[in-house]
Amino acid sequence: MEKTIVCMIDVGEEGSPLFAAIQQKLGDEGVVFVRQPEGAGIAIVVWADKLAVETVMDYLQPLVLLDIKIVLLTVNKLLTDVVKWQLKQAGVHEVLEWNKGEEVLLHLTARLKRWAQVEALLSLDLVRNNLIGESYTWKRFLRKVIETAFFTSNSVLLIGESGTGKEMTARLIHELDQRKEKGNLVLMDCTTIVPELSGSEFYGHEKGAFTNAVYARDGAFAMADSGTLFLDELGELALPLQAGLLRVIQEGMYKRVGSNTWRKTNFRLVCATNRNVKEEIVQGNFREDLYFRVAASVFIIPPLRNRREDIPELVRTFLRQELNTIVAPEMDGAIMNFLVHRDYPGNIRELKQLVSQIVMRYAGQGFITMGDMPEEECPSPQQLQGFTASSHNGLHQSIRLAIASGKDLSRIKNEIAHLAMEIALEDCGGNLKLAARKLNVEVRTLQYIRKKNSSEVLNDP
Ligand SMILES: Nc1ncnc2c1ncn2[C@@H]1O[C@H](COP(=O)(O)OP(=O)(O)OP(=O)(O)O)[C@@H](O)[C@H]1O
Repeated sequence: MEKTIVCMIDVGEEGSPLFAAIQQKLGDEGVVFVRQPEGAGIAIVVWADKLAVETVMDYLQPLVLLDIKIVLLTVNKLLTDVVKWQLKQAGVHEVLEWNKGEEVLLHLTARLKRWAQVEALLSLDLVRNNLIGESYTWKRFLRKVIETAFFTSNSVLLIGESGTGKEMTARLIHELDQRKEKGNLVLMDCTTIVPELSGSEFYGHEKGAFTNAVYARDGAFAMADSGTLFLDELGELALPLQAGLLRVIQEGMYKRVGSNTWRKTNFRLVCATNRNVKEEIVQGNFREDLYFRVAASVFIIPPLRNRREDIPELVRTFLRQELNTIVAPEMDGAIMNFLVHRDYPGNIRELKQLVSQIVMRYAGQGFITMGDMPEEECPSPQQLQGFTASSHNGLHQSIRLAIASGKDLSRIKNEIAHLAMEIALEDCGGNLKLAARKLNVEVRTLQYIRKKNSSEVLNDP
């Protein structure tokens, strides 16, 4: 079972009896403690009785910036409803009153376990190798999707622009679905459904039900039974079909075209759209009652422009896929910089196509250079200016966050060095010699880092 790792922080006096009591209880439940919140991703913040809420909020801000999950534990008598909502708005995930009895401990340990499970799922090869991205925005989206897919059988509505990965996300939801004897994933694109054939497509038909119905045939509702039905471009579904779909979802029963026999079906519905469905409801193009059925969980899939920091890894992944190699060839920095800053109206699909065009020109050896770029892919003078201005923004931002969270210069230097080593190792497919050569360091330095990283979480008291 996943180990629950947390960082406990006391915002009151050091070593308060409350802090010690909570730590003792959680320790008994098998929770492991580390010193730095980034190492755990979860901080349990113990709020001493006398501290003002503003002081606590100031204290929490760096943790929020670092995307740390925060549980605030308190016996504070000032904890009014208003304060609880303020804390939630400020980014606190959980506010618990320790003096409310045993229930609180049970609730807290269950919550911690759930988070640990979601983190473990997030690091599965199934997720990491298919839905590439390590950015805050992307992982935040994935965590929500994973939690719904794994722990519920809710219907899901994925809203996002073209090429952002809606179909891939639907596939992941199906893979993570925990139903026993799970059925198939059935994909239907609502833009390609011909009205005259739609009945058969969804419900199936009996032999002789209409001209050309030479054989009886199952439709999507039957094929998705005990599995998942993915309806792509849901916004395009005609109103009569919306009514039919609603009935099947509500009753779990349908009839094949040309049959009087009711058949049962039970599937998880995942829908995707790039339209504003709520607006479509107002316009009378989409049924509100259907919306509430298909949208038990709604997730907005981020466009690529909101997670540009994922572009280098996406590029390397597509290069490896296209070239069928373990390690992607190095790329001229100017090209990668251009790829990171270019516009992608077609999102990841467009990036993938561009990489494919680069690979077509690549002669198969050495760096990817300017010669491999398609001629029409040339940045305008304005774009060039933008590149220079923003090329260090990501690093600036990270360092700002590190300073905000109280790290000193030597710690920041260390972390940047560690990160560079981790990235080099990752880029070289874990090959120590290659990574060491790239960074001009000894192999044993990388070996040390690797060992330290794997034992840090367990040993840090
Ligand atoms: N996170 C990701 N990691 C790797 N590849 C991805 C990711 N997201 C999408 N892709 C790739 O981008 C392409 C488009 O993905 P997908 O078909 O899932 O997008 P979509 O949002 O369903 O598109 P559309 O709106 O056009 O139906 C696919 O080739 C897919 O492999």
